Formats: sequence, C-alpha cells, structure tokens
Amino acid sequence: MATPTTIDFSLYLKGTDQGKRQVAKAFVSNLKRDGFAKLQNHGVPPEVVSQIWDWGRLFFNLPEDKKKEVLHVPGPSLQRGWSMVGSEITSNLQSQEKGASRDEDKLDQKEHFDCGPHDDKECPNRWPDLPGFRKFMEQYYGICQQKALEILAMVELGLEVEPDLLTNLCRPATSELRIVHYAPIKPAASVPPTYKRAWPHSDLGVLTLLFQGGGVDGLEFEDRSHLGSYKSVTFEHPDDLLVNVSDTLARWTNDVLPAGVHQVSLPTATNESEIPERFSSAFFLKARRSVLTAMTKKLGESKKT
Ligand SMILES: O=C(O)CCC(=O)C(=O)O
Ligand SMILES: [Fe+2]
Repeated sequence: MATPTTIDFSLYLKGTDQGKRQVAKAFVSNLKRDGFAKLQNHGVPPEVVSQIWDWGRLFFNLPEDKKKEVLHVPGPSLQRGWSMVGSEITSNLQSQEKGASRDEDKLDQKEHFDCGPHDDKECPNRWPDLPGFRKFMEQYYGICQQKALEILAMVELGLEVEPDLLTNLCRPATSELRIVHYAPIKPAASVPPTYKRAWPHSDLGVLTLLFQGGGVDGLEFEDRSHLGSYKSVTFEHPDDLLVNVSDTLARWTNDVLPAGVHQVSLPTATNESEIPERFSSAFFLKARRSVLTAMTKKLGESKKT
C-alpha cells in the first residue's frame, strides 16, 4: 500500500457539499495521524510538473560562477536565489527544538533555488541569467499559491472551522518556492551507511506542497506511532502531490495537526556504481508576515492539553 494515504482531490473540487465534507474529513484525519497526505487529480497541469525538472536541470547545470551571481548567503534573511550544498542545516532545526546541541557534521547534501512572490519589496527575488526561467517560476509560483489555498480551505472544512479563518492569514502571498537538487554519487559504495541527503526536519510555514522528480525516491516521513522510525513516501503516479503540515499550522492548531517530520535517504533502486541524482520541488505556504504564529483562538482551544 502506498504511503502516506492518497486522496482524490477532484472528488473535493467537483463534489457536492456533502461530498466535499467527506473528502475534507478524510484528508484531515490523515494529517492528524501522519502529518502528511498525498493528492492525485490535484489540477496542477502535468506539463507544468514536467517543466519543473527541465528548468531545474538547466539551472543546476549552470557553471558555478553563474549560480554564484545569485548566491544566497546563509543568515537571517529569507532565502532567495541559489543555496549551495551545506547552506541549510535542517538537522539543527530538530536539535534546537529538542534542546540538543548543533551537529555540524549532519549537512544536507542538497543545493536549491528559492524565490518568493514576484512583487516582494522587502526581500526581492534574485534571477539568474537563464532566459525563460523567471517567467516559468513566476507562473508556477502563482499556480502553487492558489493550489495551496484551495488545500487549506479543505483543511478548514475538515476541521469544521469557519471558511477563510486560515486562508485569510495567508493573503497576500509571502510563500516560498524551491527547486531542490541532490547530485549523483559515484561510486555508490563510497557512501557511509549513516549518510542522508536531508536530515530529519519539519518545514517552516503552514503547509508544504511537494513534487518528486523522475521517480527517484528516498523521501521518508516519521511514523508518529513509532517516533524516530521512518516510512518511505511512495507515489502511485509520478505527478502526485505530497502535502505536509508545517510548523505554523501545527502551532495554530495546538498540534491537533502535527508538523510532518521528514528526511531524505538514499533511493531504493541504487545500483553498485552510481546513486542517481534527485530533484524535488517544495512550495512552502506561508502566513502573511504580520500574522502571529501563536495558536488561533478557535483551534487552540479545541484540543490537546
Ligand atoms: O527533496 C525532498 O523530497 C524534500 C526536500 C525538503 O524536505 C525541503 O527542502 O524542505
Ligand atoms: Fe522539508
């Protein structure tokens, strides 16, 4: 059985009021259990999904000095442009939460490109010299923002809170869009058994929408009934959309919806000579910058002591 559970989003989009409610309840109950659920028939056109990987390949294959022209320097400012391997130490997010010390050895093996809304004056985007890339990313960002709000509206229905309670906190858009690349590794045998492409973490933001490129798996989510153990994310269709609860939504709901902890291990189908490269695309739906990420009164009261 594919994990986490897959839900047909078209049944929600086209459903009667009762049909919508049923799908929303099922979606929310999966988020409550796993922090994750997958959506098929989500309405992001397949040609858009396949173009992500074409553009990702073009960008990450640029010579390093070209990528450095849009280098994001690690620090407190929002991520814009290219982050090289080792820039984001996700293991620190977990260790800080659990009160453990930083572990500088646990570097994520990913490079990524990040952008925010096209009109962000506070933190402007940085575009490489790659004709067509900006246009595609701005269009893709718009599609993801709209899709993420539709999904959040389904969460509102599944939680039985008033419509727009949460979606209104995410307007106007301040979300972040990322394409991730993990380089191939040769020889495969050189990799130590403890190696991870990305260390366990939950995401910042409200919800994360994730596509996986080219069928190269490795993404795993924490089994909440056996904390510390992980299950593979398996996709029935290459374009299925993985959704996870991120830190802000967990906080707003007082952990009724728990943030989905995940990591990226090596892919299962690894031959002796090479571990294939991996691409993914993550859209981090964010709350408007002026919104407090404390519990929302309606939701925080509803559960969990
Ligand atoms: O590559 C993946 O599938 C996951 C990426 C991820 O978790 C992140 O960038 O936050
Ligand atoms: Fe993540």
